[in-house]
Amino acid sequence: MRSTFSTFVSRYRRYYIEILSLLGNTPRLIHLVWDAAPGWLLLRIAVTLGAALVPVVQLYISKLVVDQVVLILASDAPGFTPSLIMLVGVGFGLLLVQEVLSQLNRLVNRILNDQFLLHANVQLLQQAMRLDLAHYESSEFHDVLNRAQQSGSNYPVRVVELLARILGSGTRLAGLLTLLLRFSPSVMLLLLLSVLPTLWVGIRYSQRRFWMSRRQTPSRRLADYFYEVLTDPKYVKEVRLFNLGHHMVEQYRTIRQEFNQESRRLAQRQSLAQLSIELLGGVGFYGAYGLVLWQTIRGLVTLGDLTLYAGAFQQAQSLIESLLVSLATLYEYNLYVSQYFELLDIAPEVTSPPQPHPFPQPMTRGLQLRDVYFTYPGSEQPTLKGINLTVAPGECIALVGLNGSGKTTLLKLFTRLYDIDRGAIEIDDIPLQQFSLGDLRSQIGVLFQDFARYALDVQDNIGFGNLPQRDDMEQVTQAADGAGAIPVIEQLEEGYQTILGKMFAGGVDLSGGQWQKIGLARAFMSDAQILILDEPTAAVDAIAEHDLFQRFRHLTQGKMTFLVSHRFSTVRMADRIVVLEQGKITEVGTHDQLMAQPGRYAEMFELQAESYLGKG
Ligand SMILES: Nc1ncnc2c1ncn2[C@@H]1O[C@H](COP(=O)(O)OP(=O)(O)OP(=O)(O)O)[C@@H](O)[C@H]1O
Repeated sequence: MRSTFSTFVSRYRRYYIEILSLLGNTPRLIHLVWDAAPGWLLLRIAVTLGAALVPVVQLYISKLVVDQVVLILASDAPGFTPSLIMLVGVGFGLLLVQEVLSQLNRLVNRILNDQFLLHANVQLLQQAMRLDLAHYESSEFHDVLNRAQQSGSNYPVRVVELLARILGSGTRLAGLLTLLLRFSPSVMLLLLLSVLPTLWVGIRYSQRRFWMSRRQTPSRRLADYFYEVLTDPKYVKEVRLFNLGHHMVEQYRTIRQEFNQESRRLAQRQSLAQLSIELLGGVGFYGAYGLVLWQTIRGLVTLGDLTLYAGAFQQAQSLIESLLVSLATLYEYNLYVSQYFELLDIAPEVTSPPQPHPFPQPMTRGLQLRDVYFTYPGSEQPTLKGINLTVAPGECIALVGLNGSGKTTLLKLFTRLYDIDRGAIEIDDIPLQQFSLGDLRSQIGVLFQDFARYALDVQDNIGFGNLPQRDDMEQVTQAADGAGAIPVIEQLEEGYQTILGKMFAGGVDLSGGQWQKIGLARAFMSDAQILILDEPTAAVDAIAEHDLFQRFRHLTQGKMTFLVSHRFSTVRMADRIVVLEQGKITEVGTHDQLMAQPGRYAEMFELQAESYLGKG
């Protein structure tokens, strides 16, 4: 018995704490609304309070009217009295005020919601921007992001609307209860008790719905993924050629059908529970009503009072009920809003120091890597193991190695897309972590293997490499020229203003090699001291590669350049070649030095040369 009791207590204590902690998001949310539109928030509160009090005053006026009519009927010469006319006039005035307030409420609500939604979404985007690359590579983070996107897009606004409704109903209820208190506190208690179960059922089912939706996140993301594959132009060709459409639609349908069934079962159970408590509420209301009727018949209250109390009971009962439903819904929405804050609360690990060191202009000693170790989050084994390397300013280094040997990973560390586990990466003897991220990254021009293809115009696609200079057409053209992209741009009807990709109206798609030239131009756009080119010529034709090769020295002059390539014709352009094998540097030297020794480089070079020449 004792243990049953303590289980009961601990269970409900848990709910109580949960409710409190989740309603705890409400002040934070109000703070967010205040940040978004303080003036509109204040106006919304004022209008809500005004609109809530008018019906209470109206009810009281109708009581006065009835009492006046009873008096007039009892008089010798029944007719309109000035006080009756005045009361009717006030009633009419209140009606007008109510109309104005209700329209104003709608207007202010819309404006406040729009402003707040924008603010909440911008907060979410800014947070998404601050987070580390590592976050984007974890599926747990994508679950959080997906839930935050779903919750963040409308739940914060819904909570604010609900709070306004609760404020309005609460104020109106307080007014009505003040009127009712004059009658009988025990009737009020009866009223309250009859509606309390509504809150209990509401909260119970809110919780169930929320946990159901949260549990469904991974499957929902999978269903969304099938949806995306079936509708995204990137996949259209393969989906048709491999005949994947039917299979994927079925997968999508199965997942969503399971969701629907779960949701239906829950809704059925809630309806049954709701029906029972509605009946209980009805009993409470008619009990209170009967009590007032009995008192009126006994002459204890006036006919006006009967009108007042009957109206006040009815209004109070439905208000309490809707207030409790609103509270339960507030709890549910708060659960969703907590998912929005869950994303906002993730702290990035790769951050700028509080007092950053200015980046050396120009670098004098260059880049040093000392015994660098790096392990990808979630991996057991380090990808880079004890890397030591010194690179002088203006030097061009080619990184070569088999697939997966760690070349791209090393480049990601220079830009602090990840932080190292052990060792140090320094520029002029200053650790990378001591520069501000913005300063460091503005000093590095990059072209990654999987470079972005923005569905925007050519000017943006190149200018994004140096945003402040985006409108400097001379610099944009120079960068395009460096990358050999001028002929590509000249054949486009709108030149630099041509939208690339097929996502927007008038967009023109480019070939893989043409896109790569645009990406390369973006890397050349920056006046950074370090240039990182990961497979810059993988997709370009032999003539374009040769052309780039001719101008490469000039283009990278004075810049510390890192070049990753599997094409040895490109690799040869470097001052020094670094060979990586399974996360370790195994050879370093010029092309001639490495060819003179029987190592991995000479082996790979000869294999490629033989295959070109058709030997072997
Ligand atoms: N985001 C990641 N999370 C976990 N492991 C990763 C991640 N990216 C790469 N790896 C692993 O790190 C190793 C090195 O990858 P990296 O991309 O640096 O190789 P690479 O030398 O550039 O290869 P390639 O020549 O194919 O481009 C690989 O084993 C790869 O599986």
